Amino acid sequence: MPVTVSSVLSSLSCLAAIVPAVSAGFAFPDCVSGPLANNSVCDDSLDPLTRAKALVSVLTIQEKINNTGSTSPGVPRLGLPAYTWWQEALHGVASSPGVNFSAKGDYSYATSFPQPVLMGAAFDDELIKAVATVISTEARAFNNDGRAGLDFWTPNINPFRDPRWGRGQETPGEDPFHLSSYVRALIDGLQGGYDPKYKRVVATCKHFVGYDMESWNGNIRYQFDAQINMQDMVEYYMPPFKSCARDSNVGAFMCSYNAVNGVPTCADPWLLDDVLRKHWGWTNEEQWVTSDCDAIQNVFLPHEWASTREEAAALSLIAGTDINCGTYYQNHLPAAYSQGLINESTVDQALIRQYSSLIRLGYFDPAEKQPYRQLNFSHVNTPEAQKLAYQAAVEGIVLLKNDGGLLPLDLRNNKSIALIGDWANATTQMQGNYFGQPPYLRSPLHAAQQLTTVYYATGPGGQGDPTTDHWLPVWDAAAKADIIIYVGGIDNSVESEGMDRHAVAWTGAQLDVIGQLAQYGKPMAVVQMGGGQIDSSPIKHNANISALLWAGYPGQDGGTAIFDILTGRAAPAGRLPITQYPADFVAQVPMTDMTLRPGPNSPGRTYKWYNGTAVYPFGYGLHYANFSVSFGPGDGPLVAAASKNKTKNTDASDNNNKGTGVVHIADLIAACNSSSSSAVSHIENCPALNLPVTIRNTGTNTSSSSASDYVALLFLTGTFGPAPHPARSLVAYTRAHNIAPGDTQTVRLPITLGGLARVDERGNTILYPGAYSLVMLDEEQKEVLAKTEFKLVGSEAVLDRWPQPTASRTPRHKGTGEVGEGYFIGGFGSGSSGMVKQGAR
Ligand SMILES: O=[N+]([O-])c1ccc(O[C@@H]2O[C@@H](CO)[C@H](O)[C@H]2O)cc1
Repeated sequence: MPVTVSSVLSSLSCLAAIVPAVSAGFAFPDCVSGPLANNSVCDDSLDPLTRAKALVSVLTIQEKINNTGSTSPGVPRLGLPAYTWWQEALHGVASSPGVNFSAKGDYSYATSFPQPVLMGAAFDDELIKAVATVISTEARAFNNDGRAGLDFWTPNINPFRDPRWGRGQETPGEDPFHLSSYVRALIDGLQGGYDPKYKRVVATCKHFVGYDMESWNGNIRYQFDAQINMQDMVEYYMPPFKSCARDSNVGAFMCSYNAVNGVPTCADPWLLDDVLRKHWGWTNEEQWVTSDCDAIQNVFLPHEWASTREEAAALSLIAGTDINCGTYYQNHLPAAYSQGLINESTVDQALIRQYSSLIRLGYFDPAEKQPYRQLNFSHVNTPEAQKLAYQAAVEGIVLLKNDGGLLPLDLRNNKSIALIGDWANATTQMQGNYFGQPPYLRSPLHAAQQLTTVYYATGPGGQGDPTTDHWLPVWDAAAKADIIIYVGGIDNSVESEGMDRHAVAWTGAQLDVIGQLAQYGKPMAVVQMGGGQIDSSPIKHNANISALLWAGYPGQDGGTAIFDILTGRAAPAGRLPITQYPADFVAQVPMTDMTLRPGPNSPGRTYKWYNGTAVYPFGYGLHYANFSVSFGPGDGPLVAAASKNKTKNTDASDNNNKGTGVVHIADLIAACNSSSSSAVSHIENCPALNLPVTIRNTGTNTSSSSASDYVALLFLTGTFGPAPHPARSLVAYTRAHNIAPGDTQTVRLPITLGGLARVDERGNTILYPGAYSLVMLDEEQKEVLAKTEFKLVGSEAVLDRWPQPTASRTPRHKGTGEVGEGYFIGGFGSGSSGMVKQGAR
């Protein structure tokens, strides 16, 4: 039956009634005896696309538009159940509109892992895959009990560009190679492989792209127009998303609140179609894009990209935003349709993508045919999951200072501890944000009390409490104890969603307390908490404070992990995944400046480009043991290509930099082409060199003789491509486990062709002739421990030609003067879409 304008308009009036509030439960369609039983969507011998098309073909336009929001009512007349698309699982199944924890008993908790920034510090992709596998297992158990959907809006994979960012804690760190590798492992665990018959869950890479500022100096995320040049875009902002789309086959993307170079990302066909779908080959119709929550509304206001609400909805849908988090599509697409701004096939495409993804999750299939329908609460927070949450915290914690070998602490003879600070008895704080209900939260105080006598006192109180009344117990505790441990720093009261920082220093009150504690002259350690770094120079340079740890947001067993490291039950081996800048960094560059390279108004950003002296650099992390490192002879296309030359070949075993190989770029590319397996989806991913690295635990001067992990970070330096050159770039990493004193372990580091390339000003990825060095630095990132060099000669080669944005980026509609709509004012709440209503004019 043809759809008439009046039928569409009449649907408008009933939308409010059709779209329910937050869905309180998930049901599966009845494919046995329900109205859809004879529709091909229920035929599991067909492919997902054919099945989804069959379902969509029997929906009316009203029914289609009703189901374009994050809370979709389904189609009651067809027995198609309601479905909530918005589930969160940043570091465990998390409280969010589609997730329903019970008050007690079964499903009242899920495993709560550390925040990603601490898991990033582990530099252990196998750990990340294991964590993600637990999360997807628990998510499935929740789904089987009707307590969650099957898609999760995680990971947050925007690089942590500026230390002030309130949500940097949600990311694995600042380095694009690290994030790209981490996210591959994560998606593998969440989805259950690259292209499984049944996905475990659908993951969602967010926020595409250029989103890394909440609210700073009057700039807010809903309105911000990030100015990003093509070089930084491709080199820095895009790689994690490329890894999601091209290399990991992620099921979903989320476009962001901000605009990029004038265009709101959710309405940008260049980003969502030219780059994401066409350039990265994310063409599978089982994959969809959702908007960030109410981001379509923001396309109208405050971005003023569209002249009407209908136009904002239409432009976004046409650009490729298939789901709208919120109700904006459901409210405004009917009028957009009746005004001829969209046609039905565009709505069909969005729905086909949604339903084929649910089909790939087994939503329409019989339970007995599926691997995940049998999971239940006995698979949630298992002893193995608990161990993994603990291990993830231990692996991430970074030892920043250990003068005189104070750590590991010697608690023999019943030495007592004064445990002081706002984090000393932290519980919920240890989870950061986007958390669920944990099974338990073991605080530092709890952990310390298992070990010895503890005198506990809270710290100066909050982040800026002017009173000092509650400082008295601090001195009392310090006077009584043998050892002083201060646990503080920052938390989500100063860094969070919607809140960036203005300072990256410790609060004055905390520094005053720490300084006075140091004057007791007792053995003293500080534990710095929080996701963003704070300038710890006053602690680093205080001779009376022997030790400093960074412990991020360590999750459900954080206190145990911290004290096991402090006392040597576990060995520290995490590395900083972000630069710890000096406090004056924030005066040197506005947060809104998106450039990476240094310039007249910026000292540069990240370890690659920052031209000042970091307090602690990216990659920094001490151990209790000492290690030596050496490279073995590498193999792979680079070595094969080098052997074509008469000159001395690449000799990766030479740590002292005597061996120099010369490689013709054309030979290298030919060798890559002939060696690449079908698993390599793009020449950038060709493993150009496999470098064996032998790591030896040479023992320890401390009382601890236990084994230790060691993170191998391989950096590329050299002069190739146009100046300026980055200080160094991470091109490979791995974590070796449990190396006993005197033992060695050899790991193999793959360096891809793309890892050797640089990006030009137009965003093209190019292999340049020049001098290349691969180096591993010591744990302070100062001295070179091992190095191998080679030269590339011949003509430069383009590995990836970047699609240039088109003229369509010129503003469509600016200057209505209408501003003020669309400001996020609360947390998850009870609005019609499951969100708190945003500030209305
Ligand atoms: O209205 N709310 O309740 C609300 C809550 C969270 C929120 O943040 C956005 O929602 C998350 C969806 O995954 C994105 O990561 C984040 O940018 C936006 C709005």
